[in-house]
Amino acid sequence: MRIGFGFDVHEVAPDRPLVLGGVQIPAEFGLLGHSDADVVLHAVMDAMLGALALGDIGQHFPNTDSRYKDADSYALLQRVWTLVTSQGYKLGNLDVMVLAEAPKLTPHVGKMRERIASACEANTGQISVKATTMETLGFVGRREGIAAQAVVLLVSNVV
Ligand SMILES: Nc1ccn([C@@H]2O[C@H](COP(=O)(O)O)[C@@H](O)[C@H]2O)c(=O)n1
Ligand SMILES: C[C@@]1(CO)OP(=O)(O)OP(=O)(O)OC[C@H]1O
Repeated sequence: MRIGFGFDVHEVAPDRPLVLGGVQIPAEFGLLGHSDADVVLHAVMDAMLGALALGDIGQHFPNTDSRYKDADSYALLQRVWTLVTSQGYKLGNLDVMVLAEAPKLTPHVGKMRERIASACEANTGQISVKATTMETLGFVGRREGIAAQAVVLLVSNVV
């Protein structure tokens, strides 16, 4: 078994879509990034890469590479998952915490879990997505950014 941890932050910006966990969320703002800035999937990918000591997403998908301009992070997660399975691992479980003052994310959590489960050949019972505000404190509390943390357990296919 291998455990991994991921963390990411993106700045809030008007006139950008808000994509979290592979789901487009209705909101009056989105997140700035070279890619679609899906902070949830970025934390998830870093947790998976970390679990197998395979570097981080910036090494796999550099933000200086025009191929990743406005990239769909869900497609990047599919590529990371291919890498994980090629190393002989499957998902044990994944737990994500999203730090966002707004919008209310609970109504969208089910869809995020389904999307992530689908990318990782898992069922939704293996995927947890939770949200918290920062009670108006700090950059998240001031609605300047959204952050996400993820922890993943990968299980070897070899018995
Ligand atoms: N963006 C968010 C943040 C929180 N929630 C839900 O509200 C609950 C209370 O949040 P606190 O920060 O006051 O602890 C939290 O447990 C989530 O269920 C949310 O949906 N979207
Ligand atoms: C996936 C990438 C690709 O540019 O997305 P970005 O939007 O730049 O996001 P960040 O989390 O700063 O770095 C990861 C990058 O590899």
